[in-house]
Amino acid sequence: MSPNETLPSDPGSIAFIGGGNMARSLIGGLVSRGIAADTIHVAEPVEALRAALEADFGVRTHASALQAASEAETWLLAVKPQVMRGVCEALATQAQVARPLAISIAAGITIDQLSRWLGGDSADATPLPIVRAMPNTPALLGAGMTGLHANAQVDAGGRTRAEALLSAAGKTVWIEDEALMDAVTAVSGSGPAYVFLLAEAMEEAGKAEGLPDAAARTLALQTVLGAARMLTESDEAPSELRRRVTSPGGTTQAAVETFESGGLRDLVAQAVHNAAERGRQLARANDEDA
Ligand SMILES: NC(=O)C1=CN([C@@H]2O[C@H](COP(=O)(O)OP(=O)(O)OC[C@H]3O[C@@H](n4cnc5c(N)ncnc54)[C@H](OP(=O)(O)O)[C@@H]3O)[C@@H](O)[C@H]2O)C=CC1
Ligand SMILES: O=C(O)[C@@H]1CCC=N1
Repeated sequence: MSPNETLPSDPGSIAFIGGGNMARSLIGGLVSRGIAADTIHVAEPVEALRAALEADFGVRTHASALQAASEAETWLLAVKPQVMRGVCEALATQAQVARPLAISIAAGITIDQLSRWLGGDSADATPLPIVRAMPNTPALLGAGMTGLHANAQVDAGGRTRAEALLSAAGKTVWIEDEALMDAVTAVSGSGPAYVFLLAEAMEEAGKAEGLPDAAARTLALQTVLGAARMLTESDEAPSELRRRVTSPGGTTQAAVETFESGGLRDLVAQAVHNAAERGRQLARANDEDA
């Protein structure tokens, strides 16, 4: 969806549990698409973050997760993986009574873990409908990318609700094999940071060639913007767009050969693999029962 477009269906009342960076990006996307701010509740322990969310978006904020959760039919769990277990266990009784649609955006944490933690002490608690989602920070501009995976308890209405909520952030794709959510995290969840790193490196290299600081930054950033627009707005493959910049025997060829002989592709593959592996580690490290 492009910014300012309204959503195809109303996601209903939402409680964000955690009001940090990613929650802020998603809330910005929802509010800019006309979702009523008073249907969005946010639980966040940091008072300054609560005040900023209220001032910027008009959403309702709470210091208590339980209080926010009791106000909404969808819970969006947006805390760090390292604290997810404690947060879920504190909400378990309410979860079994209210039976919300629970959506987690935490890297690594699996649906099985969320289901056990939200199931409370009862080993035979009926599994909740749970969606695992992996958005990214361009959500703030409506230019995000989210991978979604649902458990069998999520019905068609739940899938529509989750998709409506996350499509406020940009594009969505359903991933049927949950094990692939760590790969989604490694490519698109963390991916904006890889592009920012390339932009930083281009800026620094420009300065090393003698460009003034401001010019080096503008040249690097506008080049990333222009290239990203060509990638998404033309029908050509990335390799063809690259070929059109690369005059035989010219300057681009000199640079691209340097990247290729330096092993850029292998380095990117290794970085993405390590990010996915870190997601799997986060799941294991935060679950002594796994
Ligand atoms: N940032 C990103 O680009 C992306 C992040 N994610 C996932 O989103 C989740 C959040 O990440 P991010 O927004 O970057 O992290 P942040 O630390 O910015 O946000 C998490 C917020 O949750 C708060 N919090 C801690 N405990 C509770 C609680 N019991 N109840 C309510 N709020 C609580 C934290 O407060 P305090 O600081 O005091 O602990 C913090 O403000 C992570 O699981 C991450 O894997 C997914 C995709 C992209
Ligand atoms: O770095 C992280 O762990 C989170 C998940 C994806 C992006 N940020």
